[in-house]
Amino acid sequence: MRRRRRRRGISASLVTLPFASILIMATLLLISRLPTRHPHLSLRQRSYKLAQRITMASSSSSSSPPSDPSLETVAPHAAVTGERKLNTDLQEQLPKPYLARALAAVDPSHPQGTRGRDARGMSVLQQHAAFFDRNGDGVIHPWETFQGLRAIGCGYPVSIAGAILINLVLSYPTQPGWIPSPLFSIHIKNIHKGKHGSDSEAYDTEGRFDPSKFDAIFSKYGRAHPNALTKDELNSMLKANRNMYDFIGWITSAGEWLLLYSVAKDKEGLLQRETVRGAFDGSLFERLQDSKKSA
Ligand code: HEM
Ligand SMILES: [Ca+2]
Repeated sequence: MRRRRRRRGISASLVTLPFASILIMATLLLISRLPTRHPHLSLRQRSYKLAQRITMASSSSSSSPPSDPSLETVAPHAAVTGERKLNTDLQEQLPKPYLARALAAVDPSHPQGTRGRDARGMSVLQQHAAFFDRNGDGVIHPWETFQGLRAIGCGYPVSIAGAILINLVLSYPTQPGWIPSPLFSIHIKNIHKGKHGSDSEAYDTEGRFDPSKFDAIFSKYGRAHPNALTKDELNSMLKANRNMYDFIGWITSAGEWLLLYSVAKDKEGLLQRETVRGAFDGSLFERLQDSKKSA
């Protein structure tokens, strides 16, 4: 009796085993044959891509909440997360939006950064500052800051005050050693050491450009227009970005953004996304200088 049952068990497993292995092999074959834009990827990478696509599809519609709560960007008990929105589809508009770019200020309309721009090996933050290095020696003296501010359309009072304040604040942190510069020079090589708090965080600590932080400026504060800030929206961003007791950061950020607004707002009083992107990589300064020259 027992022997017969054992024999039946063996014959059952003899039938199911090949069937199960055929099923596993067929599944693996199916996954490996799935249409993919990445034929060079291994089976494991393709399965990951498939899983990623499924996750993306479930979270792609910004109007409906994601089915996976771990992808939620709004916490019901944190009203501020509902007021300041994030773009949940950025990865579909720009490749690798989480990757801070060293050389180019990228966004969905400029996935390669400013067209025709030669970064000359400089970080995006170095490019921003380099416009003011009028003789190209890697160091910005106060009179160069003054000339740069004049070139982008600032009047005498703003250019004099700007040159004094910018060089006063940024000179010491960017010096190559501990001895202060008697001429208040700013060293572009070390400009990342001039970063302050209470900012947009679109420059990372090393002076790269973080596309997701840049996008958040407009998704959070561009209420009236998706790709521009009104003066009120700019002010609410400055207030919202304030870190606790970071008075230097508050003042510096306000100075940077209000100066940008005053020199580059459009006819409707809006600060356009493209203007801000140009300020980050410094291409805006060149454009302003050229238009001022031709005028
Ligand atoms: C010598 C001239 C300048 C130097 C050395 C300089 C340097 C810097 C540095 C180090 C930062 C990084 C701040 C941070 O992320 O913590 C920065 C950001 C910025 N700068 Fe300048 N800057 C100069 C001129 C200007 C001018 C003329 C404008 C406006 C017209 C401007 C507008 C901005 C803006 C909007 C930011 C972004 C701040 C943020 O992310 O919230 N800068 N600049
Ligand atoms: Ca110089």
